[in-house]
Amino acid sequence: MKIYVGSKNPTKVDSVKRVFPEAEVVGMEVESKVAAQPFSDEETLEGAINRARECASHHKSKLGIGLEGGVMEIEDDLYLCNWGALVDEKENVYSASGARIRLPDEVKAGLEKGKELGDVMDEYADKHDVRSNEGAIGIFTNGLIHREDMFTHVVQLLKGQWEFDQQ
Ligand SMILES: O=P(O)(O)OP(=O)(O)OP(=O)(O)OC[C@H]1O[C@@H](n2cnc3c(O)ncnc32)[C@H](O)[C@@H]1O
Ligand SMILES: [Mg+2]
Repeated sequence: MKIYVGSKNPTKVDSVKRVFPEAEVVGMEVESKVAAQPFSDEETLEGAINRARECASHHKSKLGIGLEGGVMEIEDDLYLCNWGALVDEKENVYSASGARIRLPDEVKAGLEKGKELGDVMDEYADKHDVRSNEGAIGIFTNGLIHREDMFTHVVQLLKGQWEFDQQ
């Protein structure tokens, strides 16, 4: 089985490999067709679905998976939010979201200036390419939950829903 994932970010591609160990998993650059930094659940989910649709329509793809990171507001607080979508060869769309944590005010201020979370996190943690490694969730959980673990849970939710419908 061949699965295309709409990203080359290793945290995303490797999470799909973990959940579908028997599949041939290929990461490809696709357009999310939303802002580089989504600012709501709706926009983040839309980005995930757009990525999954493009992957599913790719030649010889059985499943397309899109994973999108963003932030969303609850009252005055900003939360990390992540969404995933799986599109199969019949064009069925499955979706699921990931764990969310509140972001500190300093990070919120950086995002409100129009910066991307990945760049804000590199500055905040004084590290390079946090987005492709532990992620914001890894930094703020003291390394307990890495970005790949969080996406693994999302992909398990997608796979389980899709398998349920295959019975
Ligand atoms: O190559 P792609 O697949 O686009 O991977 P990405 O790291 O840019 O990830 P997203 O587009 O899904 O995320 C949207 C923005 O939020 C950032 N982001 C989301 N979650 C993050 C996290 O846990 N840690 C660091 N940056 C994160 C990311 O770097 C982008 O600026
Ligand atoms: Mg991106």
